[in-house]
Amino acid sequence: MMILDVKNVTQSFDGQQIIQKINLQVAKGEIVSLLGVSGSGKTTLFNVIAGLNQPASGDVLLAGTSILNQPGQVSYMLQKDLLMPYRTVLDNVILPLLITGTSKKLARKQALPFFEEFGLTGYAKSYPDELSGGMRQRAALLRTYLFHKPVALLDEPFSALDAITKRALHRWYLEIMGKIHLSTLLITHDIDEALVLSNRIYVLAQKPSIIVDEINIPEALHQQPEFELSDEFLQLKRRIITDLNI
Ligand SMILES: Nc1ncnc2c1ncn2[C@@H]1O[C@H](COP(=O)(O)OP(=O)(O)OP(=O)(O)O)[C@@H](O)[C@H]1O
Repeated sequence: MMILDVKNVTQSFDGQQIIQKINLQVAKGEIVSLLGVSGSGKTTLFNVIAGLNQPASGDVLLAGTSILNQPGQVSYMLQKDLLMPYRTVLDNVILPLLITGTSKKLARKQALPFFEEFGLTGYAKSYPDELSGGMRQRAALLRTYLFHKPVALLDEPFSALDAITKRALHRWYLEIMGKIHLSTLLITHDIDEALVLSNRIYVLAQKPSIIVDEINIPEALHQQPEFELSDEFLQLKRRIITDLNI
């Protein structure tokens, strides 16, 4: 079943088309990447899906119902973690629960058991500036998860991290997704990241941007030890580089 269905979405700014007739789907529990160069309109599309902007044309369906112009139907994690510096990590991650009317006491009680899974044990009472970059992103992901929406939009969640932290976080992310099965649409301009994390990749290119390719990555490839060093990985990478014409 397709939980998210983006149908023929076109968006223009000042008479200039940015994205054209975008069609994409996310199935339940699937991790799908939207891969494109900077300025290709990825964030523009996310803002339409999140209900923050009205598209020039097209529709966005969540479990079969239109969510156009309806913020709050999907959870959205911005590129910058936007943790509030004056709130503890625990009080940052419970924000989605407070918004929906849960009491602070109950929200804290509900959120705490996730700290271990999200690699944040012992940091509930710390402040965001006491955390490493990777931990801050894990905290931001936990907060996104606690929105308990059927789909999460992640806008370049790992792009600000150094290569080694990023790699560790990719491993952690795959592990936790294996447990929480969050249906995810992830924006990235990192080809390796898209290949490592996704069940499926949509490649966005040309001007205005259209989807030029859709790539399925069979589970068996992800299971393969050292997938990132395999011939299959390089073949897929070559295909994407050709798609992007870079
Ligand atoms: N509200 C707006 N008004 C006018 N132009 C806009 C607006 N929002 C985005 N644009 C333009 O749309 C184009 C696509 O921007 P967008 O941020 O969606 O790209 P992106 O693929 O997310 O880029 P990046 O990877 O750098 O974040 C850019 O040329 C940008 O200047």
